[in-house]
Amino acid sequence: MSNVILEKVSRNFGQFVAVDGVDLRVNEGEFVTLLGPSGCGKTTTLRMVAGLEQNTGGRISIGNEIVSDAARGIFVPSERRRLGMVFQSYAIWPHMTVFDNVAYPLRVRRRPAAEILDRVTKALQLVEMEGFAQRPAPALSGGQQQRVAIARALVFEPTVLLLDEPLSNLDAKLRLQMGDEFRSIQKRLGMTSLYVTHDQSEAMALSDRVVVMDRGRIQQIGAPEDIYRYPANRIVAAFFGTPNLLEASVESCARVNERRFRLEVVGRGWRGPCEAASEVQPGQAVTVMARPEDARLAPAGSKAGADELTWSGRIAHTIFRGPIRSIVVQTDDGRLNVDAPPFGIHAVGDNVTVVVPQRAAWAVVEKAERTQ
Ligand SMILES: Nc1ncnc2c1ncn2[C@@H]1O[C@H](COP(=O)(O)OP(=O)(O)OP(=O)(O)O)[C@@H](O)[C@H]1O
Repeated sequence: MSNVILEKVSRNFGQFVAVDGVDLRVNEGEFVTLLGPSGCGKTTTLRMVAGLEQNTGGRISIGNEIVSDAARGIFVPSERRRLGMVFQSYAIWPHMTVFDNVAYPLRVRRRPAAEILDRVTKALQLVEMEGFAQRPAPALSGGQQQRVAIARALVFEPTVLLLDEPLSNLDAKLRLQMGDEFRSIQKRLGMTSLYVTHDQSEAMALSDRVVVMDRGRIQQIGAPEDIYRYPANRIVAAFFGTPNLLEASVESCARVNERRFRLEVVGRGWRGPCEAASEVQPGQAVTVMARPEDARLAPAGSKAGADELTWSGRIAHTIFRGPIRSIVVQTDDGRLNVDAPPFGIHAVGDNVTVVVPQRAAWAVVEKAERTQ
């Protein structure tokens, strides 16, 4: 097993910069996900690690070997990088059995029959498909076919596994199940994995760390919980879920501990405390993020506690979503989304107070900045 290191990696297509100076280190055994909107450069980044695309700037190392260095003209071809790859179209050959599908890369390389039998059996055991070895590939469910594709990627015992939207052809339920299964295989084998998806919940559920990309650049790298709770900028905040994003101006700023600052901010028709990652000067513009699940409704006219933000408003509409009811409250500063219990007491037209605790209100500096 190995690590993967990208240093100032770029890829231009003519004048267009698809990937712009990406610095990333995937540690041995780590599961790292590249996440971002369509066209942000995730796949191009993965393909450069795979050796299917050549970087026009920077350097890529796998293990301790430099596999591509634009400045020095080094480029190790894909087949010599000892990578396993699983792609969106998992390309199971329909005219072959499960065994023959997994054996194919070994047969092409003319490995001895005994070795093929041994390796294929082990790979199928890893994905719990050994009982299906003689089954024709088309007689498998989508999830089973995906497991065969993973077994085929593992048959060479790759140092690193690269996956590009491998679950996107599956239905929602199977996606969840396969994601969990895949994560447990990855953990059991301690495989260094670089995964690409545009699905935020998949990224959060699977990854040790998530890399949020936008327009070819890394916006933030961190554990899923940190990225969700403490986004580095507005782009990252807006990418996860449907947060309330409120513009405000800073009145004061005090350090809470080595990682947090407490701000007093003022917005349009509201004021109060929130937290931030860095010191912000009085008068500076910030965006305050408050997630719907951190907001609650209190009776109209409720006073704010010392560590709370409040907004007065009227319920504009509600949407029943099963486990929660989404409530949209019209305030002087626009509409706020609140997640309420599904069978609560609130109705359209009620006057209410929206309450968000200080620790759940997170301020980012207004201008979207690059943090890594
Ligand atoms: N061969 C190419 N020639 C020109 N432009 C390209 C080429 N390959 C990719 N691009 C452009 O580079 C940008 C990044 O593409 P990439 O496939 O990496 O995005 P992505 O984040 O993986 O998107 P998606 O989720 O839609 O697959 C896009 O604007 C794309 O159009």
